[in-house]
Amino acid sequence: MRKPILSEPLELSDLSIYGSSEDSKRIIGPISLTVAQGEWLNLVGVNGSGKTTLARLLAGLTMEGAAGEWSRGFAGDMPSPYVMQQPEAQLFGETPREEVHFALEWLGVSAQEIAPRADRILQETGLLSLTDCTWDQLSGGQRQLAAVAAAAAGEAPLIVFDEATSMLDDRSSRRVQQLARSLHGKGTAVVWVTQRLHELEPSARVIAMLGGGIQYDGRVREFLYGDESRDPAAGTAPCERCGLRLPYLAALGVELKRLDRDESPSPVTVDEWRRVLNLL
Ligand SMILES: Nc1ncnc2c1ncn2[C@@H]1O[C@H](COP(=O)(O)OP(=O)(O)OP(=O)(O)O)[C@@H](O)[C@H]1O
Repeated sequence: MRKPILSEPLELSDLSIYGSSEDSKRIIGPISLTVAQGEWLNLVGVNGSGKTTLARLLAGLTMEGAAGEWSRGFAGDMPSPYVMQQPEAQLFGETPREEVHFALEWLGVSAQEIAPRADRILQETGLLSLTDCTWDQLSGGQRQLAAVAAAAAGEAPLIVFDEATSMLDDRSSRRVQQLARSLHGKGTAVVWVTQRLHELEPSARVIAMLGGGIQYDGRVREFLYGDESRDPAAGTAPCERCGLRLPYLAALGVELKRLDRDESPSPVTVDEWRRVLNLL
């Protein structure tokens, strides 16, 4: 692999991943895509569509069975932090403090820097008062926040969240998403894997996987509502073609269009929804 050049995108070119079984079945691919420095990428798809395989590839964790070309660009040669569905699967320490300390030690941060850096990240994640609690004293959401804190501690240029909220209640889910947004606001590229379309970052790009390939790569509005310059009766929206159900709000947007209650582009952002709801 080439030496990373900081502003270069992460690039996959005709990349496929083959399984290790005797028939060497192709799991995903061939896939070509680029992720820019600081980008937020929503990655969606039904069960078994290949999201996790692609997400692990983007994180630099899966290269076994890979054929094709890739360059990690701004993300560098080190694997990127990867937050999984179940925090228990990725926690090494006994407490949030230990977890973040381990992450920083592993990255080679000097001993005198570790404690202040760990305290800062634990403060940001809201875990400072729980920092010495053992996992059995914490909720699933708090354990997931500890996993996010450890992932964020190294200030990596890219973090992958693989269905990181799917086991959490709404409050914890929102907290994890807020933390991801805050990291993104500081320049970290985020790959946000989800099957919950209400979690899509509305102004970001979305890639939808189906059968191991990219079925859609574009903006959220077109993904949910289809190409609005065409006759709405022309066909289903890309998200439905990928086997995913429209989230409640988008279904409401479709209904408002059908009733001619809204002339402007179908709403996806908070401000657009405010405008539409004020019109009703
Ligand atoms: N190492 C492997 N060898 C063979 N098949 C695999 C391997 N890893 C994954 N698969 C298969 O490849 C397909 C894609 O799996 P992947 O986990 O990437 O999908 P996913 O969209 O993340 O699904 P889920 O949402 O259920 O986690 C699945 O059918 C899976 O069973």
